[in-house]
Amino acid sequence: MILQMMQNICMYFYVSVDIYVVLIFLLTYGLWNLKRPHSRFPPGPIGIPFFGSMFQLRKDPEKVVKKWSLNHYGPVMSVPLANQHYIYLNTYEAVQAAFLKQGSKFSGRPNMFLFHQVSQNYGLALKTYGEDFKVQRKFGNKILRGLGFGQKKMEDIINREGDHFIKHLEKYSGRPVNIKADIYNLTSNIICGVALGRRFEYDDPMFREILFCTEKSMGDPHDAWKILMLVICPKARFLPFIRGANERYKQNQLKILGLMKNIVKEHKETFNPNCLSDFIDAYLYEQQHGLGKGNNQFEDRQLEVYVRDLFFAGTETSSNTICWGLLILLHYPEFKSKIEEEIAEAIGWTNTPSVSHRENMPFTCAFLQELVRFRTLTPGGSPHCTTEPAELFGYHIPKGTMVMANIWGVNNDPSEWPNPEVFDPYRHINDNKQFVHSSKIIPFSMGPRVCLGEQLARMEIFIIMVKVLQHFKVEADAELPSLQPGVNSVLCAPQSYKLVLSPH
Ligand code: HEM
Repeated sequence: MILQMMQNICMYFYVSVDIYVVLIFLLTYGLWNLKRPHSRFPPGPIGIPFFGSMFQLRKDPEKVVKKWSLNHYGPVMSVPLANQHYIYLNTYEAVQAAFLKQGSKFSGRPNMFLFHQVSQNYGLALKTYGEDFKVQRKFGNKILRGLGFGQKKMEDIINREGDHFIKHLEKYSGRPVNIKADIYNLTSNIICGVALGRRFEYDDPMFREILFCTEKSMGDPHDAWKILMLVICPKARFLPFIRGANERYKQNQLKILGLMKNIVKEHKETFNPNCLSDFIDAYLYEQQHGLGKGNNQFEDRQLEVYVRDLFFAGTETSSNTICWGLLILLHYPEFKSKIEEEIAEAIGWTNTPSVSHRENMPFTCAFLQELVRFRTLTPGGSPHCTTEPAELFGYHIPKGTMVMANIWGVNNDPSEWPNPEVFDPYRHINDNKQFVHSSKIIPFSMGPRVCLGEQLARMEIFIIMVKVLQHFKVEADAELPSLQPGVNSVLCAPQSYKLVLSPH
């Protein structure tokens, strides 16, 4: 009996010792991860072991970080998240000093398991910064920033799609409708026109499948926080309740890539070097006759992921901006009337809009600039990482550190934009009633990784907003919908709302 008791006590003691050792190890490891990586590392909150400041940032992280930056830590600060320190750049000057003036040091992309498991280092948006990236980016700039198949061609694609869209909307005439899905179809078809050289009927099963997978990968509300966990802490994929979200993300991505592969294959079969009508054609030409000749940088897999990137990056961003634009018009009918006056004078009610009309539409330009300031679509931009050690604002940032541009924080900086929470296009109009372009609003980020589709996005937002106003009186239903953003993991999208479109 006594022997038995002694044995139990020993067992208990040994088990307890094991547990204590494990606990002490975990605590030391957790505290070790919170240790700042360098004595001159930017300041920031300390956080708690294993989680850092994750709990404080679970809602509107960019707003919280901007507040910390204004109240305590200054424009360049650090935030511990899971087991790493992130740098946040909170003012225009800080983003400019890093992304623009030291572009080659601050334009890396972290190797994030979630994305890399499908696309490896192909495509553009997630590609490691280096010579290969620069070659691909240069080609993309040539095509999408106007020099490839020309600004006119892009305008034609947007106008053609815009006409389909307007025709589609006519059927809703006079009754309250939520047109979010229709706008999504529109912007997807614009990217399809530019990248794939084709448009899809809105009910085409292939199109519906691409859209379904894109939408699910970008922001399935059920998986949103799990996806965020996977981005911040890839090892979370081994947790049983997270594994499913990773698998769903992967399957959706593989489906999109499969479709892109088929479309590239079709292009190759009918390729004519004398008639390049879309991004894939231009790429195939480069593969055979240009930069890709004699090297494998322009291989098919690279093209498939590149086109996927365009589709992914260019659909929801533009569609949500247009959704915000129409919602804001409901709230400010006086601004809508001013834009309508400019349409009447500069374009007319039946002529086709062109970006060249912007010159004579200062208020419309001011409205659109205020739109992308007031509702910043990608509040935290895309994660960057340092490719080598860097000095910034007197701080030392080691190689491989995660760096985020707080784009929301820049666009809502009270020292630049007094009362930033107020929507006021007149901020961008000078005493001579001219539009003043501001480089200090950075919805598309800046530097070597600035949004590749910026020109295209600006063109489509302008042309589509004008087209809708040319054809319809845009009015609110009985109740004015909320201007507060809805819930989404990466993008700041409006809550779903209804409006009434009736012909003029
Ligand atoms: C209102 C619409 C849009 C907004 C607000 C937006 C914003 C952004 C932002 C903030 C980034 C991250 C830049 C960085 O890493 O610092 C980005 C990257 C990118 N965007 Fe856009 N974007 C829009 C539309 C588009 C469109 C229409 C396309 C397609 C043609 C596109 C293609 C891309 C690509 C390919 C990248 C990755 C660039 C790289 O890593 O080098 N975007 N965008």
